[in-house]
Amino acid sequence: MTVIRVGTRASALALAQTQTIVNRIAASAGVEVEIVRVTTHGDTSTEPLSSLGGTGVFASALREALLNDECDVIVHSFKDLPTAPHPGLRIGATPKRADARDVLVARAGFTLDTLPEGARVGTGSPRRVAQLRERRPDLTIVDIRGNIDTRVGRVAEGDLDAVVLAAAGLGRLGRLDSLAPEFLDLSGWPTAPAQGALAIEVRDGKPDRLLGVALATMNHSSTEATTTAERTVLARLEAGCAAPIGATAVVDDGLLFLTATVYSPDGSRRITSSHAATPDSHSALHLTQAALDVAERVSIDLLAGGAAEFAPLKVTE
Ligand SMILES: NCc1[nH]cc(CCC(=O)O)c1CC(=O)O
Repeated sequence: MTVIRVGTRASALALAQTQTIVNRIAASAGVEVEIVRVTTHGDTSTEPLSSLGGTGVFASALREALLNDECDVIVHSFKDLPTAPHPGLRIGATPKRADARDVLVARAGFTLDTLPEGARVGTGSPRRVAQLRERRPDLTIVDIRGNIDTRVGRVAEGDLDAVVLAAAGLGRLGRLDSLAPEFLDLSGWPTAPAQGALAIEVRDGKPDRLLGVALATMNHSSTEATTTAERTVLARLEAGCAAPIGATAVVDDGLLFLTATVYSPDGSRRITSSHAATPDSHSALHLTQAALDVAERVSIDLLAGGAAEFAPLKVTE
């Protein structure tokens, strides 16, 4: 029996998403799966996200465990993963993405449009702050941290009127049905690059044969292409995961379509660019090439339109 050790953060969300991956690996013939819990600074700190050193606060402890051979694969929320490749590691698989949308969880069935004037809305994400300010300049935005239960709890307790969260996170915790939130359409409310997707990271080099088979089976080529397109814009703009950027790529009927928006922090300015490419075929290689092409064209537009002048794009890692 080959034992595959899966490293994960210990939060409820991380454990839920790791479990879906564990189940898929365990379905492969001849392998046994073990879960290795790793505690990260991002989990234990209550400081604002921006003061923790930008991107990678969640990823680095996991990566250390992988490099130290304490586990064989690690599972990341893809949107929390810095775009710079990590020496000695590579992304071994990108499974099929869940819902990429944000949702508004509000008290008393309010929606973004019907929230009372001056209502208190919680988020810790600069992108969501900019989007909220653009759409509803009258709202009082409250900087919040903490896991999904904590954030939703602040609405239930009456401390906040609403919070904005990723649909995928609530979905993985089985909370979408009971909360019945408002889904914010991607066309008007683009979300973080790779939101809703997971990335399976492995050590560089040839994996164990059975691990290789499991990774290949799990990979979803459209998700690989769309997340590559979205994250390439982030990399090209030298932006971190906390930058006010929304990006949405889809593969539809053989066409790869990417749109990205950069916001000023106060929501008063924005620039959007969209491009599409037709991959020569459905092969993963052509899809990836198309993803890089559209990302390049979108990035050039955004920079030419002055995105770097009105948005804080250089976030150090
Ligand atoms: N920023 C934290 C984070 N990282 C990943 C998710 C869950 C959604 C996903 O996997 O994309 C969340 C919660 C949220 O943004 O509400």
